[in-house]
Amino acid sequence: MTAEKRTFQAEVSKLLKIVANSLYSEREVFLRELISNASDACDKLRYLALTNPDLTTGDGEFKIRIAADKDAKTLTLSDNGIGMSAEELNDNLGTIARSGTEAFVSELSGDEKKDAGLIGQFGVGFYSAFMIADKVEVLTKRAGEAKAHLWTSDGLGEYTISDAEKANRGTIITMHLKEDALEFLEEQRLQHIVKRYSDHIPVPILFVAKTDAGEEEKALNEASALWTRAKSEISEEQYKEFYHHAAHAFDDPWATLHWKAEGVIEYSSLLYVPTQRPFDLFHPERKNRVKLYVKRVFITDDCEGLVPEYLRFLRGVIDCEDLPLNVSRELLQRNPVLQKISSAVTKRVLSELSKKAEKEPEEYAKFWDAFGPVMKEGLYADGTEHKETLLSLVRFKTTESDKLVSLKDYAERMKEGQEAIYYIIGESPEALLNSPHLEGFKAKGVEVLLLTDPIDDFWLQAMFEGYEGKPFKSITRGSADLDAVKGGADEKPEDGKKDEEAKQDAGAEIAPLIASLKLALGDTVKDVRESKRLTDSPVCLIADEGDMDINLERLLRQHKQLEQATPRVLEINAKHAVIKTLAKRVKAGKTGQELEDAAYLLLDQARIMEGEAVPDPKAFARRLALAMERGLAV
Ligand SMILES: Nc1ncnc2c1ncn2[C@@H]1O[C@H](COP(=O)(O)OP(=O)(O)OP(=O)(O)O)[C@@H](O)[C@H]1O
Repeated sequence: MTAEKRTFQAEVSKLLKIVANSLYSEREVFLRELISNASDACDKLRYLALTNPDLTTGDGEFKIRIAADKDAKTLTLSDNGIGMSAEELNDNLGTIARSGTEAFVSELSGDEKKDAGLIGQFGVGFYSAFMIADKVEVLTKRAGEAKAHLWTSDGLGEYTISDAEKANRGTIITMHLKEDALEFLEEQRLQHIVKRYSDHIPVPILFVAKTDAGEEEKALNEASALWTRAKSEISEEQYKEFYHHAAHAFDDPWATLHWKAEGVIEYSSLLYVPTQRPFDLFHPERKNRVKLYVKRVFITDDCEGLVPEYLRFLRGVIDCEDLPLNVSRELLQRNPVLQKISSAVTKRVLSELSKKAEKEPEEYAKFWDAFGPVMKEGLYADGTEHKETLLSLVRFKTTESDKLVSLKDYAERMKEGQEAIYYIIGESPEALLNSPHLEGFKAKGVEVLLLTDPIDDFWLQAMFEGYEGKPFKSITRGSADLDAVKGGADEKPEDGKKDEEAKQDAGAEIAPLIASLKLALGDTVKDVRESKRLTDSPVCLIADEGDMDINLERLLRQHKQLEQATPRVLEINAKHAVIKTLAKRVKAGKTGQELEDAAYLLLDQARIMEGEAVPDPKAFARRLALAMERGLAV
């Protein structure tokens, strides 16, 4: 292969521009990034050598070396890890293959300061070398291959890859330092950075000093796996840095869970709950990213079933003692020990979350904002094993509280005679709070859960057994019987009549109107009924008892999963002035075109209140204009 010039993927070029210019104050993190990659490369080879020991023959001790050449103004970082083939070089150091990158780059605003903050959260890995270098060379030879390759770039849009000579496997990264970055040639400075960010790396990191007698290697880190050390020996800073390394993340952990299980199954676990929701959390290909180790050997960070999908935000390490080392990853995944570990880890994580929820509700609310929608997937998917705990962890916005509410809080506040846990699902809490469906509930002081995650429609349908015997009930579907609920501003019947009698009178008043509306609207609605949930609005639409709930239907239609809309039930408020007037007109026999226009206007009004489009805007405008003309006539 002669030297081949190539251009960076557009996203990389964009990132490089920001990297080169704006991460000034934090640029020492380039070393952490490169050491992290070198340590991953050693991990990968250690795993492959389990089944193919030839790959490490003659050089079984993994290490990372750092050398500084003050004359040449170069800093060199080398490892004897897995190395890269020419193809891998091209794929890895010219593009960003990580899922979520596109979403991330599309969020960049072009404002350098803001973007620098975002990059801080995202991490740019290898490319951070260009913060301190104006030219970077990567000389690499993949373990087991004969040829070596050299990647060179000045980070300005292009790179070249050519054949090269290298005696042993692994990767050497040479950085030609920018004039203002020469501080990174000082041993003290490098030592400080390694101690700060990379002390926990289980591979020895050595500083190579030139002496008269030749070279001398000095260890810069402790080189034992952090999760194997006692909790008391680990500082908060070290935990944090290990999170940054293991998760390739830049936020701080929201929670750190470190424990060792002994007994039937032995494993160590160092898991983190991030503070920030990763960009790709809802990416369909996003998998669990907890790293599986067996007896300190890294196996995979893509082990299906190691933690359930609804905990896929967890990062960190699980290291097992009781799994076989030299079987394929696929066989490992099916090992019953792994399933037991998964179940134990899930239980532990949920229990830690419960403790936090109890003791630090405000902190827990932040967690819930970031990861609540994912946790709800558990209610939908997790059989029955952890359902009860999961239900106790769910938090809600409601009509009665500014703070997030648990089901326990809700149940304690239920009104006398209230039989169900009421909820409404829609786009945003603000829109939901304006919904006419809530009127009767507000009047009675009955709390309603306001749900806005796409998953809500699904998990609630799987909640047949309800919460502590109380069923969940959508207030936009089926009848709303609030009569049994005590309290609130119930209207007192006039002239001393009993409740029941007064209702019968009102029913008799509007029965002819209901019949006329049904006739006028025909198949456009499933039914027209008197409402028990409206107090202020004249009308609203609901889904009939056995039909799909309104929000779910809207969602499915948006995603083209459903073509035909199911006709809804139009509920009318017998106490509203418009309805009363219409009822009088019908009684007086006035049921012509004007009534039909009024019927459609009411239906369209209900649709608008639902946030839906009016199917025939022209007809709507005409009817509205006519109604105004009549109403405004002098
Ligand atoms: N020293 C190395 N030895 C072998 N492969 C490496 C080395 N450094 C980088 N790579 C390869 O290049 C890829 C890209 O590295 P880069 O640091 O840009 O991203 P990353 O490590 O995948 O993710 P992050 O940006 O979160 O660090 C790595 O995934 C790895 O496959």
